[in-house]
Amino acid sequence: MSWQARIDAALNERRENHAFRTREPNEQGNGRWLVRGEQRWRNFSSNDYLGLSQHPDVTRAWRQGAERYGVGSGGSGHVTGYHREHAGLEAALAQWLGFDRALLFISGFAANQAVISALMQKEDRLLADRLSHASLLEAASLSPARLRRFAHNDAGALRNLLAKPCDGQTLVVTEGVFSMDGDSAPLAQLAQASREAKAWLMVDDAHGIGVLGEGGRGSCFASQVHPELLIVTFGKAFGVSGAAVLCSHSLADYLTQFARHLIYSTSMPPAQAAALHASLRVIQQGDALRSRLAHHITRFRTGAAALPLTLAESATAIQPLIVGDNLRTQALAQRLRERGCWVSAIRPPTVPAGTARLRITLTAAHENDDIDALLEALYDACRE
Ligand SMILES: Cc1ncc(COP(=O)(O)O)c(C=O)c1O
Repeated sequence: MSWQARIDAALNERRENHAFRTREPNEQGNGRWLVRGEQRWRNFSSNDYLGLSQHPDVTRAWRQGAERYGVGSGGSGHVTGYHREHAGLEAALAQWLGFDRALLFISGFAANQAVISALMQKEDRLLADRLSHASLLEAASLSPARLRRFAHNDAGALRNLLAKPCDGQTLVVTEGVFSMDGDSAPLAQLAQASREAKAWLMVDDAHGIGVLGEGGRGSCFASQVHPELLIVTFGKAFGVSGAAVLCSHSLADYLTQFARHLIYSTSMPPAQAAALHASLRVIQQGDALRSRLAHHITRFRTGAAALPLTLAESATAIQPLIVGDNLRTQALAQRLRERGCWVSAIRPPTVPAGTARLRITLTAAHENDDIDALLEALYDACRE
């Protein structure tokens, strides 16, 4: 098959499955409102859970950082791109989360790829929750190690896999809060099973950091679990972008030698690190924002209980409504837009076949009115 025929076949398959993706530019897409041209919608698709992307302390820190240091880092951290703003943020994150060290990456995707590819060897195995994020599963399948996926949030299934012999080392991988389901991993049980089998545990807490646990320290802190590797990302509750890997001194030294996404990539701008440090301070003092979010979650779940859709078992800002069929999910999302609410239709392959859903995200930037308007729009859209 020629290149063109191969590409055309893949595109046609997506179209036939009603899973063809497109992107539309916005004027504003992170906050309470999604603005596009003359139109605006109440935004229930943003991961900016605490509304920090527009917090004055954070935007000011970025602006002042850009004025002081310029807008780019100038290179990889291994050359001249490691600034005292990066070092200061790494130290603050490590202290806050109780790890020896933190290493900054330009994205969560890069951090997950880097860690897995630097650590895993041919004789090793990776045991990952079946619903782990694409960045984890892709890194795992690209690595020379054997990948086995265990049933979602099932510590018993993990134990069964751990009981099987392995010549090398085992890395257990899970998310703290699952990005498409909003449910939390049974971290204490997964950590115990891993410890007993002398496996290491890696937790990607992209959706838990900043929102869960005392002071927003995330899922692991809330479960009193200290994994060997904790990945936190900054595109969600931090309201910015980037990521950090939290680990021991020796593992940080190892990743500094072997994590290719760190070595061969331009580091984040120092101004961004300054903005992230400001965001961290807001998160540390952010109990009022977290309670506001918790209040919205309760209001939404109470109101949505009688909808003719399956409300996922989630206590977090991610509140999916499982629809099943791709076309129906898209039609519902469209009807919600016609009623002023922007909700994403998530379809396979992002989620398992037959579980297309409306992925609703609630944030501290919402008002009570927004939640009520969403509920009204959902009841209307389901009746149509
Ligand atoms: C669980 C999880 N891990 C990693 C990522 C990737 O992080 P980033 O957006 O910083 O690349 C995401 C989503 O963006 C995610 O949901």
